[in-house]
Order: sequence, then C-alpha cells, then structure tokens
Amino acid sequence: MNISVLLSGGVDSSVVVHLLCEQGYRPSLFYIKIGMDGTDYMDCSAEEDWEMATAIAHRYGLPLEMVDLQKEYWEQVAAYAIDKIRRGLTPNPDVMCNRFIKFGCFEQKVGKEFDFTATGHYATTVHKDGKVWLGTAVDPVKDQTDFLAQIDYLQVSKLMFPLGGLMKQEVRDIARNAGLPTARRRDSQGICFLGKINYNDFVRRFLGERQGDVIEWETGKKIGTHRGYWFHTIGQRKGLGLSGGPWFVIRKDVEANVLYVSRGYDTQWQYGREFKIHDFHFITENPWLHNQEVDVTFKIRHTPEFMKGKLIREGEIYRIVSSENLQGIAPGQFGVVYDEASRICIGSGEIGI
Ligand SMILES: Nc1ncnc2c1ncn2[C@@H]1O[C@H](COP(=O)(O)OP(=O)(O)OP(=O)(O)O)[C@@H](O)[C@H]1O
Repeated sequence: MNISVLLSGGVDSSVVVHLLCEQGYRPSLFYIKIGMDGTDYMDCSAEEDWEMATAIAHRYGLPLEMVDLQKEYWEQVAAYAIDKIRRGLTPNPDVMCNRFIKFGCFEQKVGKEFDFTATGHYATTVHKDGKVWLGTAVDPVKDQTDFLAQIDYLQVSKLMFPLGGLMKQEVRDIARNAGLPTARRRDSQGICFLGKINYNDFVRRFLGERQGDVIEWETGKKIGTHRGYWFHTIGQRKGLGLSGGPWFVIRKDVEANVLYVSRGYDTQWQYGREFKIHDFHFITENPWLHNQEVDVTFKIRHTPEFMKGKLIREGEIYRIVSSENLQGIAPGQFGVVYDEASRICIGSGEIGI
C-alpha cells in the first residue's frame, strides 16, 4: 500500500511515521509550506518545523518533500477569514485549511498518487453500511473532528488517522520511548496562521482600526470605546478593557460599528437555545434523508463536550435546537453535527445570523 504522510515536524505526525514504519509501511513524507516568507506574519517556528521533519525523515530513511501551498493558502484561507471578519462574522480558518489546503490542494497535487494519506489528527474513520464515515477520537480533549467537518467523501475515504485510538499522553510516551527528536515539542494551536501569529495584528493589518462605541445592551448607555468591531467576537469576555465586569459581547452592529455588551456571568443575553445553519455539508452522505427532525449531538466551538439537541430541516436550511443554553453563539463559526452517541461526525455548516 502506497501511503503519504503529512508531516508537520510536531510530535503527533512524527509518531504517525513511527507507527506506520513499525507496521512495515514505507510512507512518503510531505511538509506543507503555508506561511509567508519575509514577513512578520510567520514566526521562526516554521524553520524549526522543517528541521524536525528532516530529522524524522533521516531517522527512518524515508523521502521527504516540501509542498509549497502558500499562494493557495492565502488565496483560499486567509482571504476567506478576512472577508468573514470584515462582515462581522467569526471565521474558522482551521476548518477551511483542512478542506482546501491539507486535503484539497495537497490531494490534487500530490495525494492523488497515493492510496492513502495519513495525518496526526485526532480522529478516526468508521466503516458502516459499506461507507466510510468520520469518527471521533478516543481522547475527548484532543478530538479534532470539528476541524475536519467540511471535508468530503473522497477525502475521508482516503484518510488514515493512526492516532485516533490513542490518548495524547500515550502518543507522547511512544515518542519518548522511540527517542524521537520531536518528543518534547509543544502542541501547536492548529496549523493556521491564526495560531502562529497575533490575531489582532493580523486583523489590524488588513482592516485597520476604527473607533466605535461600546454600549450596555440593557440600558443603552455608552460605557466605553473599541477600535473596530472586527477585533471582537460574540461571547467574548477578555480584551474589552471595561471595569466592573465580567462583560460579554452579546451583539454587534456592523453598520454602526457598535458593540453591545452585557454584564455578569448569568446575563441571559449571552445565551441562546437555537441557531440556523447555512449550506449544511454532509461529509459522507445524509443518513437522515427521511427525517425532518433528529436527535443529535453537536459543537459550536472547539470544546471537549458535546451538546445535545435536535437538528431540524426546514427546506434548504437546517436549525439546531439545543437541550441546554448555549453561551456565545457566534455567526460564522461552524455548527458541527454528530450522531446521538457522538461517535460519528456527520457534517457541518456555518452558523447564520
Ligand atoms: N505544515 C504541515 N505540513 C504537513 N502536514 C501538516 C502541517 N501542519 C499540520 N500537518 C498535519 O496535520 C495534522 C494536524 O495538525 P495540527 O496543527 O492540528 O497539529 P498537531 O495536532 O499539533 O500535530 P503535530 O504534533 O503533528 O504538529 C498534523 O499531525 C500533520 O499530520
């Protein structure tokens, strides 16, 4: 079997290489270059990543290539993120990076020559009813299926996730016992530029600053100023610079550049029970073709917990009605839907306003 491995130079994908070699495979290794050279938007960790990837390749005597997807990344992922932020939404570049770059462009350029592509994502594949489905990982804290929830059937059916059945600590132990040079490396906060650079610096560079009012929702009173709605997200607590809090961002008026906030952990305004999902994308297929309404579990952000609720189809639009209050439903983020047992990630779509 012909396998390619996406090797980042981190501990997870190094352990993938180790495990595959132990099983007798001789995979080809690929490092994807996505940062921008010569700007302060990329820190030097990319150089170290490549060095680490090279060390792993030497150690196992495997071929390693760098695949330059910088241009594609900036055209497809960064541009998407800036557009969403400008419109007052909260984008998720990691989701788009997986769909378009790691499994999109990479597949078209390189992956297509291989039977499978293996990565260090914490996820599994599940074979059911003659089809392949995206399954959740054993480690609930590391589970990354929410970041993979926009991939398609071709992608999921060609992917291997050798770490999906392991806890992160077990992966670290394997790396240490095997003496891998990457054993002690820190976890990255996602591949994307937003994990590597300062988010506010990035946004400022593209959208600048524009002062606006911060208004208390209940009273309509101005209680402060901000430097642009694009620096703030619904549900956000930190970074508002207001005293006497906690204050939460609960609404944004993009036209007027106004942020509405509400005080207190228990303010009813930061909670909601339901939301709409646009362009719902089924990864494998729609298992609920004949149901108008199904019991599901779901996530609206990257947390270990799954929420319970109902997925309701209304023509082209889907709606989720949650069994419990949801804090900070941020339009633009993805509503990710799982089966009732939180075993299979069925698909996702953007949370609408
Ligand atoms: N620059 C890259 N080049 C090739 N593959 C990558 C790159 N960045 C991430 N990947 C792949 O995507 C997987 C998940 O990436 P993520 O950024 O979430 O890192 P992680 O869980 O910390 O993994 P790692 O420890 O391998 O960096 C990695 O394990 C690797 O297979």
